[in-house]
Amino acid sequence: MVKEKKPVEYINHGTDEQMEIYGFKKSIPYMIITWFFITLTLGFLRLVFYWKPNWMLSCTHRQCDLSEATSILLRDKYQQWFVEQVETIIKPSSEDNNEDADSLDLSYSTRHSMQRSYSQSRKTFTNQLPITYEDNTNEKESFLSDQITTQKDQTIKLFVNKKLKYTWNEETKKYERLKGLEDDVSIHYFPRCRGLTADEQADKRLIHGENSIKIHLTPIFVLFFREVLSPFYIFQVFSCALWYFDDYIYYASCIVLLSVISIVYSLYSIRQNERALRDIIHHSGTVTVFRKDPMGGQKLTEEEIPSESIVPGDIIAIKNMSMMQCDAVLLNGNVIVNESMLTGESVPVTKTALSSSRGASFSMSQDQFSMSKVTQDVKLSIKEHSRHILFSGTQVIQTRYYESEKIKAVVLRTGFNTTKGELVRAILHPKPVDFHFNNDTHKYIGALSLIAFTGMIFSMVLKIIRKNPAVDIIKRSLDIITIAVPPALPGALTAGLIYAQNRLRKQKIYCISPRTINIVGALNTFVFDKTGTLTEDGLDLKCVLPIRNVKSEKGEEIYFDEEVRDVSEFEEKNKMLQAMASCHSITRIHGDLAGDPLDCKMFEFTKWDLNEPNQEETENFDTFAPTTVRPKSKRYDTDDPYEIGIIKQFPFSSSLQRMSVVVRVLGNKNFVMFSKGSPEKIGELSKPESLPRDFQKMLTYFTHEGYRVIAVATKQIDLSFVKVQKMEREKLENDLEFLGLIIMENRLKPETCSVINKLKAANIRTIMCTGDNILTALSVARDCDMIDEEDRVVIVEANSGEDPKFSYAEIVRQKVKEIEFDPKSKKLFEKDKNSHFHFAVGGKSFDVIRKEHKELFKKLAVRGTVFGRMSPDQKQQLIELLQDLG
Ligand SMILES: Nc1ncnc2c1ncn2[C@@H]1O[C@H](COP(=O)(O)OP(=O)(O)OP(=O)(O)O)[C@@H](O)[C@H]1O
Repeated sequence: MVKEKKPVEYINHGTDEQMEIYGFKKSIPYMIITWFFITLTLGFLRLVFYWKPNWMLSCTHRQCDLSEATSILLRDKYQQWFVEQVETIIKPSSEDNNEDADSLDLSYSTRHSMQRSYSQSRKTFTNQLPITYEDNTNEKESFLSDQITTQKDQTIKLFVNKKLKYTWNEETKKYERLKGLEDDVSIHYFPRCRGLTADEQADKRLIHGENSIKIHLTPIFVLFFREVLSPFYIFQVFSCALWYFDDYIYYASCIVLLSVISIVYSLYSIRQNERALRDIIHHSGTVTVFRKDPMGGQKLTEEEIPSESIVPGDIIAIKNMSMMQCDAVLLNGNVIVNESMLTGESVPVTKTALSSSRGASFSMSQDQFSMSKVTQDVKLSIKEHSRHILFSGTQVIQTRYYESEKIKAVVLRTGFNTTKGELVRAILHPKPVDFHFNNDTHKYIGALSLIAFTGMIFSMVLKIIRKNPAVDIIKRSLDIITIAVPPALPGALTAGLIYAQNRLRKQKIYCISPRTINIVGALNTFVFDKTGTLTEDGLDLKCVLPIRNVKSEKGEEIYFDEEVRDVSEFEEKNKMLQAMASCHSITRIHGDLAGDPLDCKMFEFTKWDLNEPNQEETENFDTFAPTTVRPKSKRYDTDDPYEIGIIKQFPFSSSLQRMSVVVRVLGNKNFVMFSKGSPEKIGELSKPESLPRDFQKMLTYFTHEGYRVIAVATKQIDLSFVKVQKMEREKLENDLEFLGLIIMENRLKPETCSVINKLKAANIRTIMCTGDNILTALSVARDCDMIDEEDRVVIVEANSGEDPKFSYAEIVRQKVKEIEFDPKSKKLFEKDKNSHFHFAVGGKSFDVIRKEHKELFKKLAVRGTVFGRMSPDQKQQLIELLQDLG
């Protein structure tokens, strides 16, 4: 019905939410004809249009250019159609803003219209703002291209789909998603941002709307009609009417009763779900915004406003123990947040300031990584800069600031554009996971209808031949349809859902999309990560393996020393002990230690004390007062104090597999860096001559036994304080001196084995995809019965440009019998389809196979059970592959 003469246009091109977009405008003749037919069919055609709104649009409107469209038709990749109305907003002129180029207002307008205003505003802009980065025209160009100035009266055309707004871009002649400051904005923008005036804020609110994630309860009568107008119920009404007409009263009444109960119950559960979701999600309060001086002065004024009023570009104050109401980029200080609402991880996360024009005094609390990028034109990326972004819905549990300055953040995104908004949108508009199921249902109903129709014709012909009365012929023939297609089906399905939902509720599992329960039976694979999911989070520390020098004929050689079970016996100058006491991101929340469970266990093992500067102490320092650690026995006030100040932290990152700190021992001049992380990564970053000769042997031994192994290394840093602050992470974390290994226990959670066995009994495949060592993962997989005792494990190794290698995990140097790889065709043949073997693969090989051995990659997804040393991106790639393969 849609004329596809022109090439298809898209919104959200290249993303998961890509949709085809078509423009339509009203056509009076089409409308008259359509309504004529609707009247002719006694409204039945309107009912069909209710089910198929895209048909209605095509029958009453004419397809036109998007620029003149009054209605928009969208089709997503699941072939779902959406019809949206175009709204027009008149934005009043704002002469003041035209003058003030550094309003840095990023909103609905386009990069091109930004460029237009750039030439007028460049002079004013460069005069007013101090430029601290290199005087590079391109850089400024791109920085300035991220601004717009408001022009005269503006007509803004937009439509809303799935809670997101799309605005018309006059320059590109396209509808584009309305974003906050997250799109194509240079990170230079944030430290210089000076907030908005009340007028600018009101202007922006016109387009961005309220900053709230509100879920309105659908009126009961709307819910009722939505339910009753579903094809199933309409068919039921038809069947019951026929039965009543046919004096088939009892059965018809039973079906009516059943349907009423099922409708009432489903309305009740929908309403309950909506209410629960609304109560969980909705939060509001007041926030302090820092307003820019409309006269161009440097002083910011504070104002308390409702959180609903903030817009992207506002500067807000971050308060202790508050709930974030928007996504915002941190400008100064440190903030510890609980992100469990978004990530499910209850480990407190430290957020640091993105960057500052004041350079080093701020950089104290920054990730060097982002600091290094200040000198280049780096665009803000939510993923890459997430350490500097406070997300909506997360709880601020502690703020640390310097020089009594309030903690400020620039509002990045508001309302449904925030990460929390995305989550809520995913709940409200879930991906049609039951796509295939629905298709099959339609096929099934189609087949039944065909049988019914054939039966009807057959019965009609028979009755005509037998010369039965006309009323009888009609009644009996239609009756055939109600026999072939069971009208009680929706009732039966709802009854099944009610039962299933109640059972789930008893297990504290709440279902937001009850229809999904129908297809849950079709789940065939479960992918687990290991730490904190299959195994306990707070692992016990088994021992520490320091290194020692051994004199041999070849001179001094390094080997691992004996296992040490109590590191507190070491003297405080011992580097291994110092590393364990300082290389972590632990903080104190209400007096208790909080942080990564691994870090906490390691720190507790040292029996040292952690001291964080309180507010007064911080205010006393011109610069930052560091967190310090000291042996419990050696207080600061004793004659022989011993204390280590943590000057800088490079937080742990799963993809880097390590974290580092730069510290200074009280009274020492030099800085020392301690790094800890996966042995593979730390081994790679350490000087080869500092690695013990038995490094690989011991690593294999402990991982094989199922232990979690963390390596520790150090480096002397002969740089000044300021240089240390400015140095990039990558430049510091190299040429390390290896110190030793920390061996931690990997204990299965009590419920792990029974869950895995239940899944296996239900014929559901289980996979482990972890960031930990592949041998540790294999050992845990065997312990939890994911891999049966008699099953063989084939480890797949692949290096770029070479054929993959296959070897048994436990039987060294035996040729793998189960499979054969043909190097010519690059195909893998399974010799015995019934043999129970599992593939295990590490992150590096996974990457090579994904890029170079497509065929094997698919086989990995089918036969792979253990995926070790996987980065977060690789974990996602595996899930996507499994989903693609169905
Ligand atoms: N706090 C930490 N400090 C330093 N290194 C760590 C820390 N936590 C984990 N590591 C190392 O980095 C590796 C990768 O960590 P990541 O969090 O990706 O996965 P994981 O915790 O081992 O397992 P899973 O993916 O099953 O949760 C770990 O195996 C460990 O060697």
